[in-house]
Amino acid sequence: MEENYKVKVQNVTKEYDLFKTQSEKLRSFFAISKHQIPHFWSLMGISLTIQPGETLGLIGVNGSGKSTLSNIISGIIPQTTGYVDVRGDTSIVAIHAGLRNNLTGRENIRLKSLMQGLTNEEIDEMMPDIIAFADIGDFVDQPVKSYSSGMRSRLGFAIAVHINPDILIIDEALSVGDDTFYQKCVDKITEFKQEGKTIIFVSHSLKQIEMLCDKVAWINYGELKMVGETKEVTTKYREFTKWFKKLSKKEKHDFETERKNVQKNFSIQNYQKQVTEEMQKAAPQEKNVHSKVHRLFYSSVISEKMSVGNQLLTWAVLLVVIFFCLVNISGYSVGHVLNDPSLLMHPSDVLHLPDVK
Ligand SMILES: Nc1ncnc2c1ncn2[C@@H]1O[C@H](COP(=O)(O)OP(=O)(O)OP(=O)(O)O)[C@@H](O)[C@H]1O
Repeated sequence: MEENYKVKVQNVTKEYDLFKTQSEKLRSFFAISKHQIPHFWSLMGISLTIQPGETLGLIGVNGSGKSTLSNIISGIIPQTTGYVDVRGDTSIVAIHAGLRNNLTGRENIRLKSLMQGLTNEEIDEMMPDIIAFADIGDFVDQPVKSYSSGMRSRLGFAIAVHINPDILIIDEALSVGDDTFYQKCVDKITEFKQEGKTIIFVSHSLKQIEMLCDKVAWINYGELKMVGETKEVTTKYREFTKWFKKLSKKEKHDFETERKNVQKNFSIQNYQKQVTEEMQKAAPQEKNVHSKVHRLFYSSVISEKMSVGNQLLTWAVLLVVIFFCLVNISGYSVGHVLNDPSLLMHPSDVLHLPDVK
């Protein structure tokens, strides 16, 4: 029987390369070995499912990976490994994502709606409602780069709720608006909940989380610390933040450094081995566990890095292009140069064409 879920993430990881300069980034693109580049694992194996009609809260301290996870679910960024299945359209409202800075508010509304599959007629019909909900006045015809963070959030939220997605993802977008707009958003979220929509709600405000969420996932420095009933998880999280606040400045710093080091030194090979062992232990009769885990880790992943084969192909194409450029500059024909490559070192003043008999 098919599992009934709206979102499923399994063993999801996300690795970032920590380049110091743009040239380092460019060099790494062609490099065969990437051992010298420092890495950071923003997510170290997250697994959770979200049921249809459920509102899941994501909590965790700054930099724990909440936005990374919500961006992966909404398809903005790919995971490094793991399985992600999202059944339905997503729409994300985040302070720093989703809006094009150089376009006006009105143009952003059209672009986002078109990307969501709406027709121009549908957008024309919806436009006044979105503008009224966002309540940003004449700014709607100004480029978004001139907006305050509150205005961006209002516009982002207005677009996201009006395009009527199956899954609404709200990443800290309520924290920057004023009280009136906040209430309007809460009403809209409540309406969405009543309609049975699925919502992912990222927030530092436990009050908001407790008011809106059925279930909460606590992400702690790239790991899923706990997932379950809202009250149970927020109580544990409060205990943690209370404990953390009591630490001295040095203890806080040491704690954070230790956690970040774990994220820097995370080994995907060891993690894969661990998952394989756990699966074997849970189902000893299961065959081909290694290849099952390998498929689980890599089959739905779009690689952001060039494979060795592609790198070799790129180099080959580059060398051929350079060769033809040099032949062109030398003034000899390809045939002449192939017969005597030293001609490339002695460019001719006149053009030498191949002998035509
Ligand atoms: N493009 C990137 N390159 C390198 N590291 C990144 C990148 N994006 C995020 N990170 C790192 O990944 C970690 C998780 O970031 P993320 O924004 O997901 O955390 P968060 O829980 O949403 O934080 P906050 O509560 O502050 O919004 C952080 O340590 C962050 O520095």
